[in-house]
Amino acid sequence: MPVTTQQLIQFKQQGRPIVALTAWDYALAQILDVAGVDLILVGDSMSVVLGYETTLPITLDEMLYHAKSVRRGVKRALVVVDLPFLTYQESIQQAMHSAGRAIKETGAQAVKLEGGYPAMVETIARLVQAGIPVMAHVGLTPQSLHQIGLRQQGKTEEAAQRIFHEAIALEQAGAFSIVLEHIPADLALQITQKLRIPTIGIGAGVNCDGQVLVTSDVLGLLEKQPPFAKVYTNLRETITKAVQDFSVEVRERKFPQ
Ligand SMILES: Nc1nc(=O)c2c([nH]1)NC[C@@H]1CN(c3ccc(C(=O)N[C@@H](CCC(=O)O)C(=O)O)cc3)CN21
Ligand SMILES: CC(C)C(=O)C(=O)O
Ligand SMILES: [Mg+2]
Repeated sequence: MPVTTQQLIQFKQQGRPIVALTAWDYALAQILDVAGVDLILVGDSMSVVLGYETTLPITLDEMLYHAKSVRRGVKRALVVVDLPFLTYQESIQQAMHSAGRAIKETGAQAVKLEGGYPAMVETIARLVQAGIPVMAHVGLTPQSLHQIGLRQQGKTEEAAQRIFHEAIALEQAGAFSIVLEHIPADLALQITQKLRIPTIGIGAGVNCDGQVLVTSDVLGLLEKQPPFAKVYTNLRETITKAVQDFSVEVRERKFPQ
């Protein structure tokens, strides 16, 4: 049975933590889905496996190309597509067009966009009215890199209050879930207790309703990770070893045999 946005809200009510990871192609998405991940995000963080230094350059067409590939690999998980930088901030019309393409062209069930009150509240309300489930994202919003850097957000009492009220406004706008990125754990807990919709944390402590990480960090595919990531396996080493073994066997004419 495919996971629905309603079911994620039920998971919160049942106290069952939500498992989320990112994916960028068919093979990876299929592995995550069969492993039982509840939500697969086609994150604009795939920028890093495409060799971009930030999430700013990736285009909607690039995101949709990868999202289609991910969608073909998924039977159970809810698939959410990140809307990339400047494909939704310009106007509600632009957001509707971009989110509509994400849903119509990829088969994903929902979109995610960054930002809070007041900029994204009306946008989210309009997308939801049009039948598009929206995941919100506050705290560290990497598309605002040149304004806020990559530092933890919500550290002062005033900043914490602002993020708290943004989260409430985004729930009222109709978001089905909200990502809390790189904020203090006690602030994430307060938001999680206040909201009916599930909070999905990344660098936001253990008390969110679920957790998400960037899968290239979990798998150790790249050389560096954010401070809040955990490297569960080092695929860089595993792949290097396999490639070296293959190279030796080719050069010694031991493969094929
Ligand atoms: N591989 C990867 N994983 C991610 O989680 C991720 C990305 N890429 N790219 C998009 C954003 C950027 N992220 C990041 C990246 C670095 C830091 C980091 O190093 N933060 C430091 C401060 C760095 C600074 O001030 O410049 C910290 O201590 O908080 C945090 C979040 C999270 N997201
Ligand atoms: C880290 C998650 C929340 C994200 O936005 C991404 O992977 O792009
Ligand atoms: Mg993102």
